[in-house]
Formats: sequence, C-alpha cells, structure tokens
Amino acid sequence: QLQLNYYSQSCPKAEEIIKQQVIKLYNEHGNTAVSWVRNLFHDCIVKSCDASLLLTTVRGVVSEQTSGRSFGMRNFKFVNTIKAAVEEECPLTVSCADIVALSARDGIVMLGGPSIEMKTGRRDSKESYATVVEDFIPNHNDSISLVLSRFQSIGIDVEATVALLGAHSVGRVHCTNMVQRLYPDVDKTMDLAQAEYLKRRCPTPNPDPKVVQYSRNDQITPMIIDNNYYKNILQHKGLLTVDEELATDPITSPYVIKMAADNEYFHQQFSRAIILLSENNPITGDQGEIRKDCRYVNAN
Ligand code: HEM
Ligand SMILES: [Ca+2]
Ligand SMILES: [Ca+2]
Repeated sequence: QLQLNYYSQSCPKAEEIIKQQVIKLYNEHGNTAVSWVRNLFHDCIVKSCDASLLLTTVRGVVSEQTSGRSFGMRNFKFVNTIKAAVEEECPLTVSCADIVALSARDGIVMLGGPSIEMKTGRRDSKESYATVVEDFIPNHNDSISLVLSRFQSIGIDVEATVALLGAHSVGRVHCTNMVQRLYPDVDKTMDLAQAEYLKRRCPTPNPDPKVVQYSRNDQITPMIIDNNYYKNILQHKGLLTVDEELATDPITSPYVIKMAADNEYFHQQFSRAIILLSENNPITGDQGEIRKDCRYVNAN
C-alpha cells in the first residue's frame, strides 16, 4: 500500500528532484503546473492513479489521450523531462504514476494552492484504457447527479467533489466546450456580460478545431488556485454547464457558498479531496511495473 516517503531508501532525492523540475518548468511555461493538476484528475479517475493516461498510441496501445474527454490537454512532453531527471538519479525506481501525483502536488503549490502531504508507492499500468475513459470522466454538459455518482464511485464525497471542481479556478476552456451555451441563443442561466465576453472570445457557433480559440476559466486570478471559481459560478459566470449547475444544484450549492466565502476552508477541502483522488485504487507491490519511459510499456 501507499506510504509517506516511499522512496526514502530506494531514491531519497526523488521527491526533491520532481519538485525542482516542476519549479523549473513552471518558470519556463507556467501552464505546465495547470496541466499537472488536470493530469491527476484524468489519470486517477480512470481505474487508478497508474499513469495509464501517459501511454502514447503505438501498436497494441490506444492512448487515453485520444479520447474526446482529453480535449485540450497539453504539456505531456514535459512529463518526460521530469521522468528523465528522476531516471538519471535512480533508474527504473520511481513510477510514472507517482510522478503524476507528485507533479500535481508541487504544481498546486506553484499555483498558490495548499501544500499537501502525499503518499507514494504507486506502480504503472501496462495498459491505457482509452475505450472506457468516458465511463469515468464526466462531460462538460453532464448533470450534477451524474458527476456526483462518478466521484462517489471512487470514494469522493459531495463536499470533496465541489472542492475539486475549484481546479477550474485556473486554466482555459476551448470554444468547442462552450458554444452550445452561446449559440443560437445564449443560455438563460448565464450572466449577460459574461455571455457577451464569451461571444467575443468565440465569435462563431462552429469553431475551427485548427484555430485555438479559448477563454480563461478565471479572468481575475487565472493562474491561482483560489476560491474565485466559486464567486464566479455564484454570479453565473461559469464557463461549462457543469460549473453553472454546481452553483445552483441544491445538493452542491451549500458547499459552493461556503467555499466562495472562505478561501482557507476551500484550500482545506481541496487538499483532502486531492488526497482522496490521488489514492484511488493504486496498483502496488508486484502488480504493474515501473516504466522506464512514461510513454511506453517496458519492452520485456
Ligand atoms: C465534472 C467534472 C469535470 C468536467 C466535466 C471537466 C471538464 C473540463 C473541460 C471541458 C475543460 C476544458 C478543456 C479545454 O477546452 O481545453 C477542463 C479544463 C480543466 N480542468 Fe476540468 N473538468 C472536471 C473536473 C476537473 C477536476 C476534478 C480537475 C482537477 C482536480 C480539473 C482540472 C482542470 C484543469 C486544471 C483545466 C484547465 C486545463 C488547461 O488549461 O490546460 N477538472 N475541464
Ligand atoms: Ca489511470
Ligand atoms: Ca483563480
């Protein structure tokens, strides 16, 4: 099972090396930190925190990254930068799954979020589960009851689910995920000024997938994990349908109101929820493997 400082004997510098790489990458490309947070969600909710997300499409493997749910995910190539630095110190010792978890933990700190104590000892899957991604990751316009049941099924309660959505306090959303709320008519639940702004960001109902059109999730503190997300959605300025519904559904709205009022409480719940997510069904012991390259299952 997972434990604190799992690599203390086998690779004592592992956590420090990962942190230094996350800091360096953040200084070069700030949005890498945002990607590490989304990676944790998309990896851990699909079966296990097992780096199944990181496998690339090669013969015999269809990557989870090809799923429509992975739309907009970026910076995967920099995971290899982190892994290479760790491999140089300790070959074949530190799993890609733990790199997903620890890079998210360290990315959250770079984004002004809480410091989270995280266990390690996860091992890497030998498969990518592209065909079932949609059974685990909700869509942007799914109902809150579906969202809650998906999180509940991996042991994440309502309050923790509300806290995790606070990750939408950073990063961006592409127009394809919003245009159905803007055209032909503006979603009646959306704040009017926000709708006008988003229509300027997304001027056509059928965005050209080759043109990168998007809006920042949080216009006020776009690179800080804070409770602005909850303030925004209470003002009906959420970008996704699920964001809007989170604020109005009677099951989730009491938590939204509490988190909007108290950033410290949000950070406490976010920490608790990130731990729950990062400990979903890990593979440990002699199951799975320690990948040499996060993109590929080991050769032998
Ligand atoms: C109901 C659950 C969720 C849904 C439906 C959802 C959906 C989405 C969508 C559609 C985007 C925009 C992608 C794009 O257009 O580029 C996005 C972005 C993002 N999501 Fe979620 N999400 C959910 C939960 C979460 C959770 C639990 C986390 C992390 C704890 C998370 C972290 C992020 C981050 C950081 C971004 C910004 C990515 C970037 O700028 O590169 N999301 N999400
Ligand atoms: Ca996984
Ligand atoms: Ca923010």
